Amino acid sequence: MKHPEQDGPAVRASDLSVDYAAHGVSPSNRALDGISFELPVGGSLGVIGSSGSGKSTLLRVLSGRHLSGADSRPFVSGGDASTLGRSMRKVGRRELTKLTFEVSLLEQEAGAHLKPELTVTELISEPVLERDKKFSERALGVRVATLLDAVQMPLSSLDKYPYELSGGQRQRIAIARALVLGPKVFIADEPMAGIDITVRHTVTELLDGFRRDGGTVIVVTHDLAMLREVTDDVLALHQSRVVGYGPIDAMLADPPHEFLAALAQSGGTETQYETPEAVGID
Ligand SMILES: Nc1ncnc2c1ncn2[C@@H]1O[C@H](COP(=O)(O)OP(=O)(O)OP(=O)(O)O)[C@@H](O)[C@H]1O
Repeated sequence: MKHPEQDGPAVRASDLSVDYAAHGVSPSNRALDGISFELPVGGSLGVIGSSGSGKSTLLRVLSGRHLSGADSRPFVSGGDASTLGRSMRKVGRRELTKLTFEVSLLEQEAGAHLKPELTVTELISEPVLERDKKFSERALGVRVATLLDAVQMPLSSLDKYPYELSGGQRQRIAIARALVLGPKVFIADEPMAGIDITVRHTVTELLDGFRRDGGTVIVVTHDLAMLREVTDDVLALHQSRVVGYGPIDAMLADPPHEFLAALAQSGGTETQYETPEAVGID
């Protein structure tokens, strides 16, 4: 699963600082300040932190998405980060395209942002057809059905539209879509958001299988159970800086920062339930 040019860790940040440029009346803003960590191929890193601590910005930079997309993009202002051996400071256009296939980003509330005019089949197939219009219909059908099964959605949901699904079901479709290209690195912002306690094991099992196949995972989550189940190390951010790095239980047993002490006391966030307006699929 290694990139041919890559021999080191799957993801590395070395004294990484990231800023947002001044925009209109808004002054420039440092979102990440001196972040360092290493994540080996096949490893899993959790990222936690209070609101505005820089979690989403970190995911954007590590996935290379800061180099494309809308305005108001963050930029690397100090140090560097590399994913699959490519520097996030100076990756070229062609390499960036490859990277977007190899590094999948599940954005915050991805399930809520599915295109409403596409069916479940179309939503999961779209990234494959965007990459290769001539991809075998039969092979794609098998891939979509396999992923649907992996997120415990019945085949009867293939022709449904997002509005016919519950919030948690939409989130599971977003996860299936994020994995359809067979990425090497899966980066996810609150993947469990809205997912019912009775099906959350499908997500953890999917991530376990992904890692067994050599995939590398980075996940932002407030969910302590998920951190325990799927991560090796956790990076704790506070006000743009790292305030803790290591296995979650070791950090909570002896919190190196008041943010972590508060998390240890609260026991993490509560488990969420899929919305009650679920349209009888589970
Ligand atoms: N588009 C943007 N333009 C300017 N500043 C931004 C932009 N997006 C985020 N920031 C700033 O960067 C810092 C980090 O924000 P970020 O969204 O990465 O934090 P977060 O930890 O993901 O927060 P949350 O948990 O609320 O999603 C904050 O100070 C935020 O205001």
